[in-house]
Amino acid sequence: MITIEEMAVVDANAAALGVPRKQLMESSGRAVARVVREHAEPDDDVVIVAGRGNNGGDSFVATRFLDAYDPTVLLLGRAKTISTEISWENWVALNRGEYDIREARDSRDLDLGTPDLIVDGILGTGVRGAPREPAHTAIERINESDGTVVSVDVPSGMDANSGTVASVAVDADHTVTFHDMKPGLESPEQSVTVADIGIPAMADTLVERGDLLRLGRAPNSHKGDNGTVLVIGGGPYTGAPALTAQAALAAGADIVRVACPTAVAETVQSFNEGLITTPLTGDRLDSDHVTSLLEAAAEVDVAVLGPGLGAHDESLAAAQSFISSFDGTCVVDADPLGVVPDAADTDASLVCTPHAGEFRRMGGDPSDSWRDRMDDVRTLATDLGVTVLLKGRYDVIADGSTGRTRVNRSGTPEMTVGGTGDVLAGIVGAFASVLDPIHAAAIGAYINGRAGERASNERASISPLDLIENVPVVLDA
Ligand SMILES: NC(=O)C1=CN([C@@H]2O[C@H](COP(=O)(O)OP(=O)(O)OC[C@H]3O[C@@H](n4cnc5c(N)ncnc54)[C@H](O)[C@@H]3O)[C@@H](O)[C@H]2O)[C@@H](O)CC1
Ligand SMILES: Nc1ncnc2c1ncn2[C@@H]1O[C@H](COP(=O)(O)OP(=O)(O)O)[C@@H](O)[C@H]1O
Ligand SMILES: [K+]
Repeated sequence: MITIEEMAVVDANAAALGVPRKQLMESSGRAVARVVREHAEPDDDVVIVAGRGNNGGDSFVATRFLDAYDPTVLLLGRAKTISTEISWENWVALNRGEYDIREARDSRDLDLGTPDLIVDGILGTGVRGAPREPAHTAIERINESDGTVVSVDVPSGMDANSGTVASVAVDADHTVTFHDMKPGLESPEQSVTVADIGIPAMADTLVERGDLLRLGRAPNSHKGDNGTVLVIGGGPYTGAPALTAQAALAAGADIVRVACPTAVAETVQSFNEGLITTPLTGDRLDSDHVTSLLEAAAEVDVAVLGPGLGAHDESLAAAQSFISSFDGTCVVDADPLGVVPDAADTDASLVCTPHAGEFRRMGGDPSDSWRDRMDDVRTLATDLGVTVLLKGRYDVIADGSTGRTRVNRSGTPEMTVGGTGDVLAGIVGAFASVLDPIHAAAIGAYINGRAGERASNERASISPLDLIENVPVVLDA
C-alpha cells in the first residue's frame, strides 16, 4: 500500500536512479492497454477520454498499444494547455501518427458515441477538489454509457488516498493502478489491477532527492512552527554541542537552545550569536539537572542528547534517567547511546545515531556489508523500539515500530574527520522537529552526506564547519 505523497517520493527517487518519469509513463500506458485487451472483443469500439495531466499522458501511451481497435481519443480541453512536458510529447506522437484525436473545448463537445469500452484517463492522483467542466460532464457521460470502463490509476474524481468523492467520480469496471495499491482503492467492490511499471525496488530503499519532497515550510507559518530544538550536551567538550546546535539552525530549525554546564556555557555561546544557552550548574551533567532538563525539553519539539557530554558515570546516569522520564522526541548521540538499552521502556520516541562501535555498545553486531546491515539495524531497532541510524560508508536507518529500513549513500571519505557526527545529530534533530523519526534520520543522513560531498569538491580536507555551511546550499538544490 502506498499513499500519493509516498508515490511522488518513490517516483522522484526512480528518476534519481536513472529511470525518468517518461519511461514510467510508457510502462503505465502499456499496462492499461494490456487490461483493455483482456476485456475487449476484436471489433470493439474503444474510446479514450483524457485529461491534460499525466493521467491523460498514460492514456495517450495506451492508445499506441491499442492500434488493433482503431481507437478514438477525446482530449478534455485544448491541447495547448496540456500541463506536463511528457504528456505533451505523447500527445504530439498521437498527432504525428495520424490517430483519431479530438479536442473537446467545452461540455457541449462531449458526445462519446456508443463505445464498447472506455478508457478513463481524465484525472488521477493530481485531482484537487471537485472535477471542473468539462471533466464533470465527461464523467457523467461515461457513467451513462453502457460500455466497459477501464480507469487509469484511479477512477477519475476519486481521491486515491481516502476513496472519497468530492462530487462525481467514474464508476469503473476495472482500475489499473501503478506500482502499489492506493489506500482509496481498497473497497471490496472495486476490481483493481496493480501494474509493475518498472520502478526499481531500490527507489523505496535508497534515500535520494525525492525524499526531500517530504520537507517544506507552510507559507503562513510563524517562528517556532518549523521546529524548536534543545541540545543537551557539553561539559568535557564545548565544540560538539555548538556544532550540533549550529547544524540544527542550518537545517532550518527556527529556535535552537543549548543546555550545557555553566563551566562551558559562555564558550558554547561564543560560537554563534544565534544560539540560546541554558546553563546547568557545575562542570558536567549530573542527576540534579534532570528535572529542569525535562521541563526545558517539554517546551521544544525535539531534544538532542549527547554531543560532548562525556562518559562520566554521573552524566550517563543522568542521561538514562532523562531518557526514561521523557515522553517527547529525542535524538541520542555519542556516549549516552550505551544507556539506551537500559532506558528502552521509555515513552519517548528515540532516534539513535551510532557509529559501528556505539552500535555494539547498544547491543548490536554490525556486519561488514550494507545489505546485511539492513537486517542488523532493523533487528536492533525493533528489539529496542527505537529508530536507529547506523553511520558508515552507507548509512543504514530503520524504524523499530514499522521495520521500514532505508540506506543512504551520500557522503565522502573526507567526512571521517571529527565532528561530522555532531553535525549529523543536529540536522536530524531539526528534521525530527517537523517529520517522522525515520524520515528525519534518512533525510538527515542524506543532507549531511551531500553537504560533505559539496564541501570536499572545493578542498582536499573538510571541517565540520564546512559541512554546516553547505547544509542550506544542498537543501536548496
Ligand atoms: N509516480 C507517479 O506518481 C506516476 C504517475 N503516473 C500518472 O500520473 C498521474 C498523476 O498525474 P498528474 O500529477 O499530472 O495529475 P492528474 O493527471 O491526475 O491531474 C492533473 C490535471 O488535472 C487538472 N485538475 C486537477 N484537479 C482538477 C479538477 N478538480 N477538475 C478539473 N481538472 C483538474 C490539473 O489542472 C492538471 O491538468 C497518476 O494518476 C498516474 O496516472 C504514471 O504515469 C506513473 C508514475
Ligand atoms: N567513509 C565514509 N564515506 C561516506 N560517508 C562517511 C564516511 N565516514 C563517515 N561518513 C559520514 O560522516 C558522518 C559521521 O559519521 P562518523 O564519522 O561515523 O560519526 P562520528 O563523528 O560520530 O564518529 C555520517 O553521516 C557518515 O555517513
Ligand atoms: K483516471
